[in-house]
Amino acid sequence: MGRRAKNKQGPPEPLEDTLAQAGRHSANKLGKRKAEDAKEGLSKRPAKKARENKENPKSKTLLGKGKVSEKPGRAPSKAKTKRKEDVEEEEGGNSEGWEDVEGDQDLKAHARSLFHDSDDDAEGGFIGDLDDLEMAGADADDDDLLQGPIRELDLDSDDDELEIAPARTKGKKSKQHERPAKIIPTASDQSSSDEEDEEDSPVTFANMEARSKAMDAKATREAELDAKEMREAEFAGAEDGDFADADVDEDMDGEDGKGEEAFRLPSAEEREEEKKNGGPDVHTVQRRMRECVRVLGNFKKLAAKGRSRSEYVQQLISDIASYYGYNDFLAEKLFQLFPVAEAIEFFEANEVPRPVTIRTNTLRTRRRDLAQALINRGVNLEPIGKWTNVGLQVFESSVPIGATPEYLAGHYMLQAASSFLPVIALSPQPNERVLDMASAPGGKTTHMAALMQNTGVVFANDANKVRTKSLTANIHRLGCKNVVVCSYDGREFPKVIGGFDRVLLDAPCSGTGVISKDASVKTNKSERDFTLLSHLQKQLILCAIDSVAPDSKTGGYLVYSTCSVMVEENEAVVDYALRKRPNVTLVDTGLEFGRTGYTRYRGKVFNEKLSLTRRFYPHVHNMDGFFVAKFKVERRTKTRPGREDTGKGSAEVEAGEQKAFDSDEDRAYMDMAEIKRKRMKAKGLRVPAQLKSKLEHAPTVEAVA
Ligand SMILES: C[S@@+](CC[C@H](N)C(=O)[O-])C[C@H]1O[C@@H](n2cnc3c(N)ncnc32)[C@H](O)[C@@H]1O
Repeated sequence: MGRRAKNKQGPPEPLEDTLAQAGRHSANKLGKRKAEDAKEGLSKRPAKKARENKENPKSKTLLGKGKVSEKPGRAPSKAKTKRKEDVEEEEGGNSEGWEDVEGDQDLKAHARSLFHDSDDDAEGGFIGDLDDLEMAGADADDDDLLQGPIRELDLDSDDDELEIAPARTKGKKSKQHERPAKIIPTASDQSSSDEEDEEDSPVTFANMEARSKAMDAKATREAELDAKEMREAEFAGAEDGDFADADVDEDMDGEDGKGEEAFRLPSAEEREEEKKNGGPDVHTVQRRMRECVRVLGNFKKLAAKGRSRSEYVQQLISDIASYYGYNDFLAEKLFQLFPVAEAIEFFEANEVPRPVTIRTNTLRTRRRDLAQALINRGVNLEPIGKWTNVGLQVFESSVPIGATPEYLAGHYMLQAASSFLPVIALSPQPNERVLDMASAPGGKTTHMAALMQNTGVVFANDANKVRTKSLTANIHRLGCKNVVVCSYDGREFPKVIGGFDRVLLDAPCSGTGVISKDASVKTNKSERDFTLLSHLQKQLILCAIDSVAPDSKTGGYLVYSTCSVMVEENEAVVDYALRKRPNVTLVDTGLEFGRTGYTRYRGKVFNEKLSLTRRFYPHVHNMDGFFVAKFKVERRTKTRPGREDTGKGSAEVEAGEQKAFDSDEDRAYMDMAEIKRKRMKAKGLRVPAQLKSKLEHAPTVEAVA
């Protein structure tokens, strides 16, 4: 089903409606795909899988009709733990990606287990610290946030750059030897009848580009095929509803269902009892999830008499939380973002590592030269896709990709594909003055420096001084000569310095887009974290806007990005900025793919221009969850006296007049004294007694990226 959901984001609906919508999808088909995943050990291009599934209708899966056996549970978490240990962190960056090279068995076990039954009890969920948070007046509601400034945030965050020395691979089979999915199939301009034959031939430098295009084209065709199948299936379902009935019969009567009792949703009491007894076994959870998805897909017809939709939803969320190891709060929050069956795809995608990608540093080399050099060292790679001319996706390597001579010489950056996107959107030009407001460890800074061909100046700022060390190291390694590193709280801009042609705010965030890299997010985020982060992001975005020179001859742009999929950290922040700064407008990001941002979400209505923002998802684009918005900043103008900010997006303003900002509301976000107090504390300076009481109640939030 995930493929069907691709490119098809409707406005999110209330949960009930969402579930009704899911009814149009076939749960068992989703399951079949999973079975194939499991069989193959690693994700392949999704569109291809759809075909394989068709050819192998007997696949056995959790969400499909399927007897499940083999190793169950959460092998994924095991695999991840092992990988984390295996890789070495370099220059303060995060370990990621090349951990795949080892632990082949773990990953295969994980893939097998995703939708297969087992009697092996699951490994426990991830353990993470719940931050001790306190913020006077903090509430999920936007307006309540304005009651007071955020007190204190732990500014440490993980990186989306993959600054690692990959696992030693010699003599070991890479987990990636089963070629992972290409990133975002976007091209549709190439078609070759013999491409199937060519697919098995080795990738060489000579055929690399052509192969990549052919794969993109093929994936697009397959996605179209899937979409067609989906439409047909929906049509068939709408016609007589037999689709779902057939599943029921097969489930209960077919060979897969032999010996299984008919499914019955437990009552609230039974669930309580189950919890008391240590929770259900994995087999039960798997089966229940499969059944709940199926019933919610055609509720009217399949629901047991007297049972409500919300009972099924609650059961499903609770099972998702236990099966994938999330806390209930986050499981529900993420679940709400998607139609039911697609939500499962999202959770599944978080269990699989994203492709390893590198960015060519054009200050030192050209992509073709780099590719050739790495191919000569036994690295199997391809260009990422049409949308970037500097990215390479690494499929397999017999050498550690974070320690090759080319790496050490700064010819490339190990960098997640998603983190190319904000820089592409910002598009800094030679000779400009650019601010990277939250820049460590510098993946995007160094990318910008390269696009500017080492001219002009990039101010690379990060509030976390420790992290600026890895930033500086990367700047040196990659030969960037136009970068100034500084360490201020972003909220001190533009007082520190302003008037930039372009500003990038790659904001500290919850990291809900990078759960496959950092599983601790599954359990260490609470409602309050999102409130606090959203609050900080709102403060930062106003400062970022005010740091842009509206009169810039070449620019006047701000890009806001996060590696979070949460609406509070994305659309809500952008909408807030539009309301508070009527001199800014959203413009097209220039990115060729990505789903459009929400203009409505669970009762909230955002500025309709939010449709210009872009969302990226692991299960759709095979890259980290990411959000990108681009603003054009104009000169400030003033509303006529008496004209009110409507609160519905940018207020109407009259050219030539100075806009009076809503200073009361801004004050809460822009309390510089408070920011200074926090800085003093962070630097270990003595805070005057009268300020202490405030700080003692300061909350902390762990922000990752
Ligand atoms: C998403 S990461 C940045 C990744 C970086 N842009 C890159 O591409 O390598 C977010 C960064 O924001 C920093 N940060 C957190 N709070 C900040 C603040 N108030 N002002 C400036 N930087 C902050 C964190 O230290 C972290 O390095």
